Amino acid sequence: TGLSRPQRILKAVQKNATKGNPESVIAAIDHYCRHSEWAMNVGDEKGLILDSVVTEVNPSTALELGTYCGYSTVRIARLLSPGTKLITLEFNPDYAAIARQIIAYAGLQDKVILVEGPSGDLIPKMKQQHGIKSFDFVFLDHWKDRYVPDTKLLEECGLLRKGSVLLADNVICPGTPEYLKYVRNDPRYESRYFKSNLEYTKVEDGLEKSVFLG
Ligand SMILES: Cc1cc(C(=O)N2CCN(C)CC2)sc1-c1cc(O)c2nc[nH]c(=O)c2c1
Ligand SMILES: [Mg+2]
Repeated sequence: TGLSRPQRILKAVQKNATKGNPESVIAAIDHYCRHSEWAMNVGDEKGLILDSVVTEVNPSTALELGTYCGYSTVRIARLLSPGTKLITLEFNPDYAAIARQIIAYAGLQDKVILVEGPSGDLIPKMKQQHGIKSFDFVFLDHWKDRYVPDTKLLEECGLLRKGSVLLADNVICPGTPEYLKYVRNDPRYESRYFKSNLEYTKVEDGLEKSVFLG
């Protein structure tokens, strides 16, 4: 039945972006998803907020939950200092296969470790598999019902330290009410909401930035 949506996004990148140029890969995906077909990338508007938080944190270790086609992976990895790695977890193998190609097209494969599998199983392996002591930055963008359990798992595995920054997508649309309650009511977190719009639409959505106080 023809190409999948992620395959069509990859084709748009190969057609319209310049190899090794992350900005052109980001622009090609945004143009395609705004003018041809919507897709669940964090997008250009929320992407600017993501960029500003990543730049502010300047993480030595970063984790992304939910890769999809690798759009936010490219946004984050292009801003990392040399020698810094972004670990991104993706449950869906078809998404992971497209993401690998888009990340490579942007020339960022040496800064990204893409791991396929359920986040709940992979998070407890981070220390032993990737020599991670703790994460300076975590981008939550996978499945709304996993935001709270995976945050608790990161705490329990000792993967958060004083000052670790969690940034969560889609806290309004599709919405993560349980997660907002969790980080806003727990005194160990200092939370702030960045109001924006659902990617490529006028529907409200936003990002919640939560600093772990330890
Ligand atoms: C799949 C989907 C549909 C949405 C919506 O309201 N729609 C109405 C408006 N039309 C245009 C699009 C569709 S929002 C959304 C979505 C958006 C993300 O950023 C996501 N990020 C991570 N994981 C997700 O499952 C995820 C889902
Ligand atoms: Mg999202």
